[in-house]
Amino acid sequence: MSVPILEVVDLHAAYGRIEVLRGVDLAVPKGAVMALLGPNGAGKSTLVKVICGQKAATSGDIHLAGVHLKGAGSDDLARVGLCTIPEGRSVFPNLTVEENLVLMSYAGVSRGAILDTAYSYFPRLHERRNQLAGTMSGGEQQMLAMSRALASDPALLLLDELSMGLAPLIVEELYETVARIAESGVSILCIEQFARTALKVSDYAAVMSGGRIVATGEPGEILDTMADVILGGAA
Ligand SMILES: Nc1ncnc2c1ncn2[C@@H]1O[C@H](COP(=O)(O)OP(=O)(O)OP(=O)(O)O)[C@@H](O)[C@H]1O
Repeated sequence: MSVPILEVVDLHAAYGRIEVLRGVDLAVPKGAVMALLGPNGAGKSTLVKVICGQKAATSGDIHLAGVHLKGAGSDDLARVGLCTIPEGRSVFPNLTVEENLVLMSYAGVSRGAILDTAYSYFPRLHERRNQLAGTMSGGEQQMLAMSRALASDPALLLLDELSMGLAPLIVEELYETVARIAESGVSILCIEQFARTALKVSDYAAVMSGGRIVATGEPGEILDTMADVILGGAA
């Protein structure tokens, strides 16, 4: 593996007295797509929340491009290039597609550059640029959420259940775009219940179970050795 963009070391976190992250060690190589897989309740979403500063860790360390992140505020995280699309997406339903996008120009990137990037990855957003975001399909809203995230020119994109509530065909299409985004140099960590779909576009996979990373490796290797753990639900 090349130099990690994200490094998580012996991370612990709890809800009340129940420890949910029990010593997570994870390295996401720079420029790679890594799938984070594992059964329900393994702690995947909690790990993302701690990385994004939405939940405090009890102990351990997180580094992004060598910068210590633990306890950093959302502005600090954006400055070092961490961007997340939370489970459930995040678009303004009463604004049009284009208004949702240009709102991101506060991040210092020009309005034109934001629109060019969004429409080149997702031509459908261009066709629907004047439509209210709340009236678009789930897949189109996910495209918009991804475009909004790309507007901040992230070093690492965290995707939590991109496929939530979407039909398999649109999920395939979104993951093809994830692969193209990665080719542009953005590192990506994606949590996904459709393990096979995520593995198709991933360079590496990590498997989480019981609050720990129990395996990491290349997709084929993980499918061969961890199928019972990662294909327990949807495939
Ligand atoms: N706000 C909360 N309060 C108490 N317990 C929680 C809370 N959020 C999550 N948990 C518990 O923490 C454990 C890990 O949950 P988490 O959502 O991180 O797992 P996950 O691997 O993302 O699962 P899923 O794939 O089902 O989303 C579970 O046992 C869950 O019930």
